[in-house]
Amino acid sequence: MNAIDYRLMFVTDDRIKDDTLFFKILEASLKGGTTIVQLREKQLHTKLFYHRAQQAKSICETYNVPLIINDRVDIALAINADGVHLGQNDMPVNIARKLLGENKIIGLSVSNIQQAEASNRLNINYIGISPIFSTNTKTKDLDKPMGISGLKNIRKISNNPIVCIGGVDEKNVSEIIKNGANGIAVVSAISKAKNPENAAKYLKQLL
Ligand SMILES: Cc1ncc(COP(=O)(O)OP(=O)(O)O)c(N)n1
Ligand SMILES: Cc1nc(C(=O)O)sc1CCOP(=O)(O)O
Ligand SMILES: [Mg+2]
Repeated sequence: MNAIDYRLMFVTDDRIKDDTLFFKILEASLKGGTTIVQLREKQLHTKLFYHRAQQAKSICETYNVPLIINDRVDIALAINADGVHLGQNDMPVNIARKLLGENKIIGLSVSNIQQAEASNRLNINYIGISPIFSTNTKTKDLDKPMGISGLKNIRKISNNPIVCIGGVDEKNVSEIIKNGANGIAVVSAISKAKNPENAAKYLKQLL
C-alpha cells in the first residue's frame, strides 16, 4: 500500500439527507485539500448506503484521494473502497483484515490508554483518538474526551499513526499536531462551514 496521508480526514455528515448537497460538500472538501475521506452513515438502509458509497468513490477517485467506510466492511468490499474505520464494538480487526486483505486501510477508535496499548498488537493502519474534545455531532456512545494530555500519553506508547476526532476545528488543530497527532478528522468544521472548500483549505494550511 502507498503511504497514506492522514493529515486531513473529512468524515461525511449523515445529518445531510439531500444527495446533491451531500456530494457538493464532499467535492468542496476535496477541492480544499482533504487527504482522506471517511463515509459515515449511521441511519441509511444498506441499499442507499451502497449507492452513496459508489458515488463517493467515483468522486474521490477523481481527486486521487482514498475513501474509507465507517463500520461497514461489507459496503467497503462491495465498492472496493480503500478501507474501513472500525470502533471498539464494530467487527473485530482480525476478521476485517481477513476479509479486506493486507492492502486495505483499517483504522480503529481508541478512547483510553488500555485500548491504545492493545491496538499495538493488532494489524491496523492508524488509530482514531475518540473523542479528543467534546462534540455535538455524535450524541450516542460517546466516550469522555481525552484532551491534549490523553493524546500525549497515547503518542508515547502507540506504534500507529494517530488521527484525532471530536470538536476539532481551526482553533485547536495546531495544538493537536504539535502534540504528536498525524492528522485530524472533522465533520462540522467542514460540513457546517459557510464555505466548505475554504474551510478545508484553511485547516490544511494550519496542519
Ligand atoms: C478517525 C475516526 N476516529 C474515531 C471514530 C469513531 O468511530 P466509532 O467509535 O466506531 O464510532 P462511529 O463513528 O461509528 O459512531 C471515527 N468514526 N473516525
Ligand atoms: C464521528 C465521530 N466519532 C467520534 C468519537 O469520538 O467517537 S466524535 C465524532 C464526530 C466528530 O464531529 P465533529 O468534527 O463535528 O466534532
Ligand atoms: Mg463505528
